[in-house]
Amino acid sequence: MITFDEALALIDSRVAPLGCERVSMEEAAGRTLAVDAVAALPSPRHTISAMDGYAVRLDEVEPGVPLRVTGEVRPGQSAIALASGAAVRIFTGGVLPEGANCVIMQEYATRDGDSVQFAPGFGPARHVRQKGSDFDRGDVVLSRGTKLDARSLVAAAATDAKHLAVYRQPSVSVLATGDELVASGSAHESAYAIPDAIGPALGAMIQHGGGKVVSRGFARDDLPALERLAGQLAQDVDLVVVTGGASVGERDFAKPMFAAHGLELQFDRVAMKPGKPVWFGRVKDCWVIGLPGNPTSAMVTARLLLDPILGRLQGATRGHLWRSMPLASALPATGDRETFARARWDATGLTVLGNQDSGVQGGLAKADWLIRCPSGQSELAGGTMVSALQF
Ligand SMILES: Nc1nc2c(c(=O)[nH]1)N[C@H]1C(S)=C(S)[C@@H](COP(=O)(O)OP(=O)(O)OC[C@H]3O[C@@H](n4cnc5c(N)ncnc54)[C@H](O)[C@@H]3O)O[C@H]1N2
Ligand code: MOO
Repeated sequence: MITFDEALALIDSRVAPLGCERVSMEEAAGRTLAVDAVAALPSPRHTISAMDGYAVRLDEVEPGVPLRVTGEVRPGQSAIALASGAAVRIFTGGVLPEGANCVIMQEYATRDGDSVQFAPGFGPARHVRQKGSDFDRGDVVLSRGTKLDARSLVAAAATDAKHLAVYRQPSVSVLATGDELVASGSAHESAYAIPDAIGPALGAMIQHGGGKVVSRGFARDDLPALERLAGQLAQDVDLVVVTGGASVGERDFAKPMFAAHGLELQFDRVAMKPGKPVWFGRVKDCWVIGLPGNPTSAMVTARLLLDPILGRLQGATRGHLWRSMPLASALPATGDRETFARARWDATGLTVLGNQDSGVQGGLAKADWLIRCPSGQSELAGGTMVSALQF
């Protein structure tokens, strides 16, 4: 059995990015840049005003002494010049007139026809944004491997790019296995059925991770039927996520169903709690990850191992962002497996959830952080700093 770090290292070394494609700015959200985004324009494009007010030469301004207003400049209008002893009416984003070195906010101005005078106290800020002070033409504004979230899209669009080169989006199929599973909404119709609680959640997680869920369903523990399905899925998509049937029972068919198609296992079982039965393999050009059926185990292994697989397929260069955070409550001692405790964050720190069973479904909604606990760690008191990952 390998460690969690070894499993991550295997994913890093074996999963290569898919090809790339060009997409419009509208299609780019959630995708990962395959080529650096280089600015075609500086930002700001010109030296501009940061306020609505009057552009002046600072050494010509005396509080209470009027200046002549000789022009007006709004954003998008061409530059004008500032004559000596004059002021120019200017709006936020307007190009600073040549000769001006300061904008006085209109709250300090008293306008009377063509003249303006200023009340004391308008300085010392000059309210001017210099051309290129944010980035210059030719600067790399976003580097390859950046995931295009809303903030990065501001930077991407500000480069004046029409299209962006991004990695291809992985196509993913999600298959929940188990005779007991039915779609949520119909379990009450039979005495021993339970709702598939993992499939919809994985669909959401995969979408959030940049994948395209092309099929999602569940199947009974019938090996010949599962083998046929496995062959089809492995042909159709870049990644299959199969849940349940990962353990050692003779009706645990998640691996056997792919074995018939030449499954090459990359790892099988990881020394982690929850999630020990997780496995990862490849069938020809398709990656397959098998998550344990216990809902908490499935979601923890998805966050810790499926997310990095999706990231690697899309050329992500950044791994998990572990943060050092304080405990608000005691953290129980860890056994012989590295443990990822489910916890809730509030202003006082991380509170470890009372029910750490891997079958928990209801409590998952409260667990917004995972605390990384090395194997053999003794109990930690509240206030201790721990390493945690947003869940
Ligand atoms: N003898 C051993 N038994 C088990 C071991 C072991 O090492 N030796 N490992 C345990 C661990 S750890 C886990 S985790 C589970 C994983 O089992 P499977 O992946 O085979 O999962 P199933 O048996 O199919 O299901 C486990 C549990 O979860 C429920 N389930 C499954 N899928 C869903 C779903 N989509 N939505 C909601 N609930 C689901 C299922 O009904 C079972 O209750 O094995 C231990 N056993
Ligand atoms: O290790 Mo299993 O994933 O606890 O329930």
